Amino acid sequence: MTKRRVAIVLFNLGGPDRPESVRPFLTNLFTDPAILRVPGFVRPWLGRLIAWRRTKPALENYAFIGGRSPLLELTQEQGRALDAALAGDPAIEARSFVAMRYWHPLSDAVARDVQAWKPDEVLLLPLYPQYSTTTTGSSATAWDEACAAIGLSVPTTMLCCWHSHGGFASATAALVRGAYAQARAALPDDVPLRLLFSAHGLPESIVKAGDPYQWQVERTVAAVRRELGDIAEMDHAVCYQSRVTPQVWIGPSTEAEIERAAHDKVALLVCPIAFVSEHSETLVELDIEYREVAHKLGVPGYFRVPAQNSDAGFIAALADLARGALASGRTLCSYAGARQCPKQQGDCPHARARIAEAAA
Ligand SMILES: C=CC1=C(C)c2cc3[nH]c(cc4nc(cc5[nH]c(cc1n2)c(C)c5CCC(=O)O)C(CCC(=O)O)=C4C)c(C)c3C=C
Ligand SMILES: [Fe+2]
Ligand SMILES: [Fe+2]
Repeated sequence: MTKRRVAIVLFNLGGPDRPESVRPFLTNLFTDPAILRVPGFVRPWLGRLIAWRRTKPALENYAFIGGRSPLLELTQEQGRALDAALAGDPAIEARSFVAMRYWHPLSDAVARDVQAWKPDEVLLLPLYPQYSTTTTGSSATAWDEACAAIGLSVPTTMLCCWHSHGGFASATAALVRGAYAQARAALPDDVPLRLLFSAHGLPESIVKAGDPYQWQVERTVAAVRRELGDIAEMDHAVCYQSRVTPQVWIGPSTEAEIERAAHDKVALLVCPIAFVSEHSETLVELDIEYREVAHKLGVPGYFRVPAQNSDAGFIAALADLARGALASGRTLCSYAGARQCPKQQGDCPHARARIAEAAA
Protein backbone atom coordinates (compact mmCIF):
# COMPACT_ATOMS: atom_id res chain seq x y z
CA MET A 1 0.00 0.00 0.00
CA THR A 2 1.29 3.46 -0.87
CA LYS A 3 1.43 5.67 2.16
CA ARG A 4 -0.15 9.14 2.02
CA ARG A 5 2.42 11.84 2.56
CA VAL A 6 1.11 14.11 5.30
CA ALA A 7 2.84 17.37 6.14
CA ILE A 8 2.02 18.29 9.74
CA VAL A 9 2.43 22.01 10.23
CA LEU A 10 2.96 22.86 13.89
CA PHE A 11 1.84 26.42 14.62
CA ASN A 12 3.41 28.37 17.44
CA LEU A 13 4.00 32.00 18.25
CA GLY A 14 7.77 32.14 17.86
CA GLY A 15 10.27 34.11 19.84
CA PRO A 16 13.43 36.15 19.24
CA ASP A 17 16.58 34.17 18.48
CA ARG A 18 18.91 36.96 19.71
CA PRO A 19 18.57 40.36 21.41
CA GLU A 20 18.57 42.23 18.04
CA SER A 21 15.50 40.24 17.01
CA VAL A 22 13.38 41.37 19.95
CA ARG A 23 12.17 44.62 18.39
CA PRO A 24 11.30 43.24 14.91
CA PHE A 25 9.62 40.25 16.59
CA LEU A 26 7.50 42.60 18.71
CA THR A 27 6.75 44.75 15.64
CA ASN A 28 5.45 41.68 13.79
CA LEU A 29 3.30 40.85 16.82
CA PHE A 30 1.83 44.29 17.43
CA THR A 31 1.11 45.02 13.77
CA ASP A 32 -0.95 41.83 13.44
CA PRO A 33 -4.63 42.86 13.00
CA ALA A 34 -5.61 39.89 15.17
CA ILE A 35 -3.66 41.43 18.06
CA LEU A 36 -4.01 45.17 17.54
CA ARG A 37 -7.64 45.81 16.66
CA VAL A 38 -7.55 49.36 15.42
CA PRO A 39 -8.32 50.77 11.96
CA GLY A 40 -5.82 49.57 9.36
CA PHE A 41 -4.36 53.00 8.62
CA VAL A 42 -3.39 53.47 12.33
CA ARG A 43 -2.05 49.97 12.94
CA PRO A 44 1.44 50.16 11.40
CA TRP A 45 2.24 53.34 13.36
CA LEU A 46 0.64 52.38 16.64
CA GLY A 47 1.97 48.81 16.41
CA ARG A 48 5.51 50.05 15.91
CA LEU A 49 5.15 52.47 18.80
CA ILE A 50 3.88 49.76 21.17
CA ALA A 51 6.66 47.42 19.99
CA TRP A 52 9.25 50.11 20.62
CA ARG A 53 7.91 50.72 24.14
CA ARG A 54 7.79 46.99 24.91
CA THR A 55 11.32 46.33 23.65
CA LYS A 56 13.15 47.33 26.84
CA PRO A 57 11.12 45.18 29.28
CA ALA A 58 11.13 42.30 26.80
CA LEU A 59 14.93 42.53 26.39
CA GLU A 60 15.26 42.45 30.17
CA ASN A 61 13.10 39.34 30.32
CA TYR A 62 14.98 37.51 27.57
CA ALA A 63 18.31 38.47 29.21
CA PHE A 64 17.40 36.07 32.06
CA ILE A 65 17.31 33.18 29.60
CA GLY A 66 20.37 33.92 27.50
CA GLY A 67 18.89 36.71 25.35
CA ARG A 68 16.71 34.41 23.26
CA SER A 69 13.58 32.30 23.33
CA PRO A 70 13.96 28.50 23.52
CA LEU A 71 10.60 28.08 21.80
CA LEU A 72 11.88 27.12 18.35
CA GLU A 73 14.21 24.33 19.52
CA LEU A 74 11.55 22.95 21.85
CA THR A 75 8.92 23.02 19.11
CA GLN A 76 11.28 21.35 16.62
CA GLU A 77 11.93 18.66 19.23
CA GLN A 78 8.17 18.15 19.61
CA GLY A 79 7.96 17.79 15.83
CA ARG A 80 10.67 15.13 15.75
CA ALA A 81 9.01 13.26 18.62
CA LEU A 82 5.64 13.43 16.85
CA ASP A 83 7.16 12.10 13.62
CA ALA A 84 8.68 9.21 15.59
CA ALA A 85 5.33 8.48 17.27
CA LEU A 86 3.61 8.33 13.85
CA ALA A 87 6.41 6.44 12.11
CA GLY A 88 4.81 3.01 12.49
CA ASP A 89 1.52 4.08 10.93
CA PRO A 90 0.85 1.86 7.89
CA ALA A 91 -1.29 4.46 6.09
CA ILE A 92 0.69 7.66 6.38
CA GLU A 93 4.17 9.00 6.04
CA ALA A 94 4.12 12.04 8.31
CA ARG A 95 6.64 14.82 8.52
CA SER A 96 6.39 17.81 10.83
CA PHE A 97 7.21 21.37 9.85
CA VAL A 98 7.29 24.23 12.38
CA ALA A 99 5.64 27.51 11.33
CA MET A 100 6.03 30.41 13.73
CA ARG A 101 3.73 33.43 13.64
CA TYR A 102 6.02 36.31 14.59
CA TRP A 103 9.59 35.12 14.13
CA HIS A 104 11.43 32.67 11.91
CA PRO A 105 10.64 30.21 10.50
CA LEU A 106 7.63 32.19 9.24
CA SER A 107 4.76 30.73 7.23
CA ASP A 108 5.98 31.85 3.80
CA ALA A 109 9.31 30.00 4.09
CA VAL A 110 7.63 26.96 5.66
CA ALA A 111 4.96 26.82 2.95
CA ARG A 112 7.77 26.64 0.37
CA ASP A 113 9.42 23.78 2.30
CA VAL A 114 6.09 21.96 2.46
CA GLN A 115 5.53 22.49 -1.26
CA ALA A 116 8.99 21.10 -2.02
CA TRP A 117 8.22 17.97 0.04
CA LYS A 118 5.15 17.32 -2.21
CA PRO A 119 2.63 16.16 0.40
CA ASP A 120 -0.67 14.54 -0.51
CA GLU A 121 -2.27 16.48 2.30
CA VAL A 122 -1.52 18.97 5.04
CA LEU A 123 -2.55 18.87 8.70
CA LEU A 124 -2.41 22.18 10.53
CA LEU A 125 -1.80 21.42 14.20
CA PRO A 126 -1.67 24.50 16.45
CA LEU A 127 0.39 24.03 19.59
CA TYR A 128 -2.28 26.01 21.39
CA PRO A 129 -4.76 23.67 23.06
CA GLN A 130 -7.37 26.44 23.26
CA TYR A 131 -8.52 28.35 20.22
CA SER A 132 -8.04 32.11 20.19
CA THR A 133 -8.46 34.47 17.28
CA THR A 134 -5.13 35.96 18.44
CA THR A 135 -3.18 32.72 18.18
CA THR A 136 -4.61 29.82 16.16
CA GLY A 137 -6.84 32.11 14.08
CA SER A 138 -3.97 34.45 13.28
CA SER A 139 -1.62 31.58 12.36
CA ALA A 140 -4.26 30.08 10.06
CA THR A 141 -4.64 33.40 8.28
CA ALA A 142 -0.87 33.75 7.82
CA TRP A 143 -0.66 30.17 6.55
CA ASP A 144 -3.41 30.68 3.97
CA GLU A 145 -1.80 33.88 2.73
CA ALA A 146 1.55 32.13 2.40
CA CYS A 147 -0.02 29.22 0.48
CA ALA A 148 -1.92 31.57 -1.81
CA ALA A 149 1.26 33.52 -2.57
CA ILE A 150 3.10 30.46 -3.86
CA GLY A 151 0.13 28.52 -5.23
CA LEU A 152 0.35 25.69 -2.71
CA SER A 153 -3.00 23.97 -3.02
CA VAL A 154 -3.18 20.68 -1.14
CA PRO A 155 -6.18 19.25 0.77
CA THR A 156 -5.77 20.72 4.23
CA THR A 157 -7.12 19.73 7.61
CA MET A 158 -6.95 22.03 10.60
CA LEU A 159 -7.37 20.99 14.20
CA CYS A 160 -8.88 24.19 15.50
CA CYS A 161 -8.72 23.32 19.20
CA TRP A 162 -8.10 20.38 21.52
CA HIS A 163 -8.72 21.88 24.94
CA SER A 164 -10.40 18.82 26.45
CA HIS A 165 -8.63 15.99 24.65
CA GLY A 166 -8.34 13.07 27.09
CA GLY A 167 -4.70 12.22 26.36
CA PHE A 168 -3.67 15.85 26.67
CA ALA A 169 -5.55 16.17 29.97
CA SER A 170 -4.09 12.98 31.43
CA ALA A 171 -0.52 13.82 30.32
CA THR A 172 -0.91 17.25 31.95
CA ALA A 173 -2.40 15.72 35.10
CA ALA A 174 0.59 13.35 35.35
CA LEU A 175 2.93 16.35 35.30
CA VAL A 176 0.81 18.03 37.98
CA ARG A 177 0.91 14.89 40.16
CA GLY A 178 4.72 14.70 39.89
CA ALA A 179 5.16 18.35 40.84
CA TYR A 180 2.55 18.02 43.60
CA ALA A 181 4.47 15.13 45.18
CA GLN A 182 7.69 17.17 45.14
CA ALA A 183 5.98 20.24 46.57
CA ARG A 184 4.26 18.26 49.32
CA ALA A 185 7.56 16.60 50.24
CA ALA A 186 9.22 20.01 50.55
CA LEU A 187 6.45 21.61 52.65
CA PRO A 188 5.61 21.12 56.32
CA ASP A 189 2.44 18.99 56.70
CA ASP A 190 0.39 21.84 58.12
CA VAL A 191 0.93 24.18 55.12
CA PRO A 192 -1.93 23.87 52.65
CA LEU A 193 -1.15 23.84 48.92
CA ARG A 194 -3.28 25.54 46.28
CA LEU A 195 -3.09 24.58 42.59
CA LEU A 196 -3.03 27.67 40.37
CA PHE A 197 -3.79 27.10 36.70
CA SER A 198 -2.16 30.08 34.97
CA ALA A 199 -3.08 30.83 31.35
CA HIS A 200 -1.92 33.61 29.06
CA GLY A 201 -4.30 36.54 29.40
CA LEU A 202 -6.29 38.26 26.70
CA PRO A 203 -7.86 41.74 26.47
CA GLU A 204 -11.42 41.47 27.77
CA SER A 205 -12.75 43.18 24.61
CA ILE A 206 -11.52 40.25 22.50
CA VAL A 207 -13.39 37.74 24.67
CA LYS A 208 -16.50 39.95 24.61
CA ALA A 209 -16.29 39.96 20.81
CA GLY A 210 -16.73 36.17 20.91
CA ASP A 211 -13.28 34.68 21.27
CA PRO A 212 -13.77 31.19 22.81
CA TYR A 213 -10.34 31.09 24.48
CA GLN A 214 -11.35 31.76 28.10
CA TRP A 215 -14.21 29.28 27.93
CA GLN A 216 -11.86 26.67 26.50
CA VAL A 217 -9.22 27.35 29.20
CA GLU A 218 -11.89 26.59 31.81
CA ARG A 219 -12.73 23.36 29.96
CA THR A 220 -9.05 22.34 30.00
CA VAL A 221 -8.86 22.97 33.74
CA ALA A 222 -11.98 20.85 34.29
CA ALA A 223 -10.56 18.05 32.12
CA VAL A 224 -7.20 18.06 33.93
CA ARG A 225 -8.91 18.08 37.33
CA ARG A 226 -10.96 15.03 36.33
CA GLU A 227 -7.67 13.22 35.67
CA LEU A 228 -5.99 14.24 38.91
CA GLY A 229 -7.22 11.26 40.92
CA ASP A 230 -6.81 11.66 44.64
CA ILE A 231 -5.66 15.26 44.40
CA ALA A 232 -8.56 16.34 42.17
CA GLU A 233 -10.34 17.95 45.11
CA MET A 234 -7.43 20.11 46.20
CA ASP A 235 -7.95 23.84 46.44
CA HIS A 236 -7.49 25.35 42.99
CA ALA A 237 -8.00 28.52 40.93
CA VAL A 238 -7.71 29.66 37.32
CA CYS A 239 -5.88 32.91 36.59
CA TYR A 240 -4.32 34.85 33.72
CA GLN A 241 -0.78 36.14 33.27
CA SER A 242 1.29 38.24 30.86
CA ARG A 243 -0.82 41.39 30.50
CA VAL A 244 1.15 43.66 28.17
CA THR A 245 -1.27 46.45 27.19
CA PRO A 246 -3.12 49.02 29.30
CA GLN A 247 -6.57 47.70 28.31
CA VAL A 248 -8.68 45.65 30.74
CA TRP A 249 -7.60 42.00 30.45
CA ILE A 250 -9.48 38.94 31.62
CA GLY A 251 -8.89 37.97 35.22
CA PRO A 252 -8.20 37.23 37.92
CA SER A 253 -4.58 38.01 37.25
CA THR A 254 -1.90 35.61 38.42
CA GLU A 255 -0.49 38.42 40.62
CA ALA A 256 -3.89 38.83 42.33
CA GLU A 257 -3.97 35.10 43.02
CA ILE A 258 -0.48 35.28 44.54
CA GLU A 259 -1.70 38.07 46.84
CA ARG A 260 -4.71 35.97 47.81
CA ALA A 261 -2.43 33.02 48.60
CA ALA A 262 -0.33 35.26 50.84
CA HIS A 263 -3.46 36.40 52.63
CA ASP A 264 -4.74 32.82 53.02
CA LYS A 265 -1.25 31.56 54.02
CA VAL A 266 -1.32 28.77 51.43
CA ALA A 267 1.60 27.62 49.30
CA LEU A 268 1.19 27.63 45.51
CA LEU A 269 1.74 25.03 42.84
CA VAL A 270 1.52 26.92 39.53
CA CYS A 271 0.53 25.00 36.41
CA PRO A 272 0.85 26.76 33.01
CA ILE A 273 -2.33 25.70 31.23
CA ALA A 274 -2.24 27.42 27.82
CA PHE A 275 1.44 26.83 26.91
CA VAL A 276 2.78 23.42 25.96
CA SER A 277 6.46 24.49 25.86
CA GLU A 278 8.76 26.40 28.14
CA HIS A 279 9.49 29.95 27.02
CA SER A 280 9.90 33.44 28.50
CA GLU A 281 6.46 33.46 30.08
CA THR A 282 7.13 30.29 32.03
CA LEU A 283 10.89 30.55 32.60
CA VAL A 284 10.95 34.26 33.42
CA GLU A 285 7.47 35.38 34.38
CA LEU A 286 6.44 32.32 36.38
CA ASP A 287 9.83 31.12 37.60
CA ILE A 288 11.49 34.43 38.38
CA GLU A 289 9.05 37.36 38.57
CA TYR A 290 6.06 35.73 40.22
CA ARG A 291 8.28 33.59 42.47
CA GLU A 292 9.86 36.81 43.73
CA VAL A 293 6.44 38.42 44.27
CA ALA A 294 5.29 35.32 46.20
CA HIS A 295 8.43 35.38 48.31
CA LYS A 296 8.09 39.11 49.08
CA LEU A 297 4.44 38.72 50.06
CA GLY A 298 5.24 35.80 52.36
CA VAL A 299 3.53 32.99 50.41
CA PRO A 300 4.75 29.92 52.36
CA GLY A 301 5.93 28.02 49.27
CA TYR A 302 6.00 28.42 45.47
CA PHE A 303 6.36 25.50 43.06
CA ARG A 304 5.77 25.03 39.35
CA VAL A 305 4.49 22.26 37.11
CA PRO A 306 6.79 21.91 34.06
CA ALA A 307 5.38 22.57 30.59
CA GLN A 308 4.77 19.48 28.46
CA ASN A 309 7.61 20.01 25.95
CA SER A 310 8.32 16.51 24.55
CA ASP A 311 6.86 14.56 27.46
CA ALA A 312 6.02 11.08 26.14
CA GLY A 313 2.36 11.19 27.26
CA PHE A 314 1.87 14.56 25.62
CA ILE A 315 3.46 13.50 22.34
CA ALA A 316 1.25 10.40 22.34
CA ALA A 317 -1.73 12.74 22.75
CA LEU A 318 -0.60 14.86 19.78
CA ALA A 319 -0.19 11.70 17.69
CA ASP A 320 -3.70 10.60 18.68
CA LEU A 321 -5.08 14.02 17.76
CA ALA A 322 -3.30 13.92 14.40
CA ARG A 323 -4.53 10.41 13.60
CA GLY A 324 -8.09 11.29 14.67
CA ALA A 325 -8.15 14.37 12.47
CA LEU A 326 -6.78 12.56 9.45
CA ALA A 327 -9.07 9.58 9.86
CA SER A 328 -12.23 11.58 10.34
CA GLY A 329 -12.71 11.96 6.61
CA ARG A 330 -15.15 14.71 5.87
CA THR A 331 -14.72 18.38 6.12
CA LEU A 332 -16.76 19.56 9.07
CA CYS A 333 -15.44 22.91 10.09
CA SER A 334 -14.32 25.32 7.47
CA TYR A 335 -12.08 27.98 8.84
CA ALA A 336 -12.11 29.79 5.52
CA GLY A 337 -13.44 33.29 6.07
CA ALA A 338 -14.22 33.59 9.72
CA ARG A 339 -10.89 32.46 11.13
CA GLN A 340 -12.70 31.63 14.32
CA CYS A 341 -13.55 28.50 16.10
CA PRO A 342 -17.01 27.89 14.70
CA LYS A 343 -18.87 27.48 17.95
CA GLN A 344 -17.79 30.60 19.71
CA GLN A 345 -19.23 30.26 23.16
CA GLY A 346 -19.34 26.54 23.52
CA ASP A 347 -17.40 23.39 23.04
CA CYS A 348 -16.12 22.95 19.52
CA PRO A 349 -17.55 19.77 18.05
CA HIS A 350 -14.95 19.92 15.33
CA ALA A 351 -11.85 19.79 17.44
CA ARG A 352 -10.75 16.47 16.04
CA ALA A 353 -12.46 16.80 12.77
CA ARG A 354 -11.18 17.09 9.33
CA ILE A 355 -11.40 20.68 8.26
CA ALA A 356 -11.79 22.31 4.95
CA GLU A 357 -9.25 22.42 2.27
CA ALA A 358 -9.14 26.17 1.84
CA ALA A 359 -8.00 25.81 -1.70
CA ALA A 360 -10.81 23.51 -2.81
C1 LIG B 1 -1.96 42.15 23.07
C2 LIG B 1 -0.95 41.40 23.19
C3 LIG B 1 -0.92 39.93 23.28
C4 LIG B 1 -1.93 38.99 23.20
C5 LIG B 1 -3.41 39.20 23.00
C6 LIG B 1 -1.32 37.70 23.34
C7 LIG B 1 -1.99 36.49 23.33
C8 LIG B 1 -1.39 35.25 23.52
N1 LIG B 1 -0.03 34.94 23.50
C9 LIG B 1 0.15 33.61 23.77
C10 LIG B 1 1.37 32.92 23.85
C11 LIG B 1 2.63 33.52 23.80
N2 LIG B 1 2.91 34.84 23.87
C12 LIG B 1 4.26 35.03 23.78
C13 LIG B 1 4.94 36.24 23.80
C14 LIG B 1 4.33 37.49 23.79
N3 LIG B 1 2.99 37.77 23.73
C15 LIG B 1 2.79 39.14 23.70
C16 LIG B 1 1.57 39.82 23.59
C17 LIG B 1 0.31 39.22 23.47
N4 LIG B 1 0.02 37.89 23.48
C18 LIG B 1 4.09 39.73 23.74
C19 LIG B 1 4.35 41.22 23.73
C20 LIG B 1 5.04 38.71 23.79
C21 LIG B 1 6.56 38.87 23.79
C22 LIG B 1 7.18 38.69 25.12
C23 LIG B 1 7.01 39.89 25.98
O1 LIG B 1 7.16 41.01 25.51
O2 LIG B 1 6.70 39.69 27.15
C24 LIG B 1 4.89 33.76 23.60
C25 LIG B 1 6.35 33.44 23.27
C26 LIG B 1 7.39 34.02 24.14
C27 LIG B 1 8.74 33.35 23.95
O3 LIG B 1 9.53 33.54 24.84
O4 LIG B 1 9.00 32.66 22.98
C28 LIG B 1 3.88 32.80 23.63
C29 LIG B 1 4.03 31.31 23.47
C30 LIG B 1 -1.14 33.03 23.94
C31 LIG B 1 -1.40 31.57 24.26
C32 LIG B 1 -2.08 34.04 23.79
C33 LIG B 1 -3.56 34.04 23.83
C34 LIG B 1 -4.34 33.08 23.98
FE1 LIG C 1 -12.46 24.49 17.55
FE1 LIG D 1 1.46 36.39 24.07
